[in-house]
Amino acid sequence: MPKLELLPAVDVRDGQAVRLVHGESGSETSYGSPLEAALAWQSSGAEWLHLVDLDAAFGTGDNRALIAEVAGAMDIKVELSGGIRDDASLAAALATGCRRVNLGTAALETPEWVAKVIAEHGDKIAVGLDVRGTTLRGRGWTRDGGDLYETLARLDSEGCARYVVTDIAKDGTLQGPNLALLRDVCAATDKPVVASGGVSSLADLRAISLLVPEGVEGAIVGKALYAEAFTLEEALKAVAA
Ligand SMILES: O=C(O)c1ccccc1NCC(=O)[C@H](O)[C@H](O)COP(=O)(O)O
Repeated sequence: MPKLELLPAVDVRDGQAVRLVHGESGSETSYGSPLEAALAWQSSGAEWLHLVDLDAAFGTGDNRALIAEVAGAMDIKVELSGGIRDDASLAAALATGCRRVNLGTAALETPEWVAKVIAEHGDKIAVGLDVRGTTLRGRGWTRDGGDLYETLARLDSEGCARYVVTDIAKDGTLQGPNLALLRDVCAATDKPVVASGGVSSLADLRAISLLVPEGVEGAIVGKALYAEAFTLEEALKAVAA
């Protein structure tokens, strides 16, 4: 059985690595330099970095130069998220050398454009399915954007390669992942799913690992690492077993 991939998160707001609660603007706790955080995860053995430009996601500016600097400094694979909604922002994201980008709002608001870039870029494009209940949220998770399963069926039919699934109610809360949601999404698609939001313990990671046969490929871990609930080395060991 393939092992669960772990993606430590670096979310950037106003030049700082931060954690939010429920993805809400204004709920930030700051953790200093994004580059230092990313290099720390890399030297701890990460194979992936989940890098988010929160200002671009919220429409409060962007951290494009810093994001490019961080992505450029990585020897590991980078998944880039936040505010990638048109040709210019997609080109800037891909120019960082990231392995893939994560589209959110665009999949809800400009589906034709998303279908076009999926056709052009294949598995360099993932779509973030960020939900409250089964309602998708866009614009930095601030606006409703349709039904999860209708959108998933549409994206599947367009050849979307992968989904990053976040239960917003869990994100940044250390309350554990929404395993039922992950199972339901895996049952609705043959494409790999990356779990995001709420991981609080090594037991949570082991529970997500049990969903690998159902289609979960990876797990994004943010707050738990910054809060030192466990180390990345411990997490990598836990999912390798
Ligand atoms: O990814 C986005 O585009 C985004 C937009 C608006 C608010 C938050 C956003 N992402 C947050 C993350 O991807 C978190 O890093 C991730 O869900 C980790 O959550 P946790 O382990 O609960 O800290």
